[in-house]
Amino acid sequence: MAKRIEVSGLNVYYGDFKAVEDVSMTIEPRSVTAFIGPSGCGKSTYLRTLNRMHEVIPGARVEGKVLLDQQDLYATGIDPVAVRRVVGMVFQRPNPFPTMSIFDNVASGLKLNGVKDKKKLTEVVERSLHDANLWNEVKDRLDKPGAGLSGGQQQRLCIARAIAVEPEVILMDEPCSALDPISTLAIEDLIEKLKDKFTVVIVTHNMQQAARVSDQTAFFNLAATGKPGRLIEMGPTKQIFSNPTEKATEDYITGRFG
Ligand SMILES: Nc1ncnc2c1ncn2[C@@H]1O[C@H](COP(=O)(O)OP(=O)(O)OP(=O)(O)O)[C@@H](O)[C@H]1O
Repeated sequence: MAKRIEVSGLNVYYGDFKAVEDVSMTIEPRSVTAFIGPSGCGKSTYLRTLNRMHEVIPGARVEGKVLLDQQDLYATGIDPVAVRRVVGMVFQRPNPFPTMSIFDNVASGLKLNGVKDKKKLTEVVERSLHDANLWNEVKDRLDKPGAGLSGGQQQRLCIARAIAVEPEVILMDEPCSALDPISTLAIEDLIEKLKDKFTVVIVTHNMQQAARVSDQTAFFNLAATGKPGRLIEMGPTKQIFSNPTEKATEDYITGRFG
């Protein structure tokens, strides 16, 4: 489990509009990588290309390469659904299946994959809820709807659902932006734990969060509105926050713009 992602020369387009230009980077397994940068610089767009999720947007397309442990995710014959099983995603707003029970929310991916054995499902649901730091809060109400949980609990439920199918990589697009500070800290603790097993990539607007949870930070920027976003620099989080190479990075992290 946990794989290395190697991206080279990636451009992303929405129709004729080039949203992201010439990104190359390596994301190490069992680490947390944060993407930071001002609004509109293409962080979410780029993140979605790491599991081909952009393909659900009409007109969105990429050029370049994304390798997952040497396997080209865009090679002919690769099924995007299979890619998303290996590279899972957690979204900004918690999106549990609202009427489905807590148990079934976590089991949904396995059931889709054809697992019917109740004992196996119970095992995986319990383990995933433990790993998502949610077990103690829900163990007595697994048959109740997912929508009955707090926002922070719902987000941890979505993380449990994502890890139940044992992905290699977990992409998180601003996973705490809809949460209160206590729930945010719970998710941050969880992210720290997830990197024991998974490669984790998180988009965040919260500088402190990037500094707290990530090992590597990638700063994106765009020259002007309507221009494509670019990767400005990437490095160990401590270095990016204390001694960035580029002036634009320093200006952004010190709050001079963005
Ligand atoms: N579905 C879409 N169709 C067309 N253009 C899009 C679409 N989604 C994003 N864009 C454009 O692509 C560019 C990058 O957007 P994106 O959402 O990736 O930036 P971001 O850095 O994640 O921004 P934010 O921090 O505000 O979420 C923007 O110019 C945006 O308007």
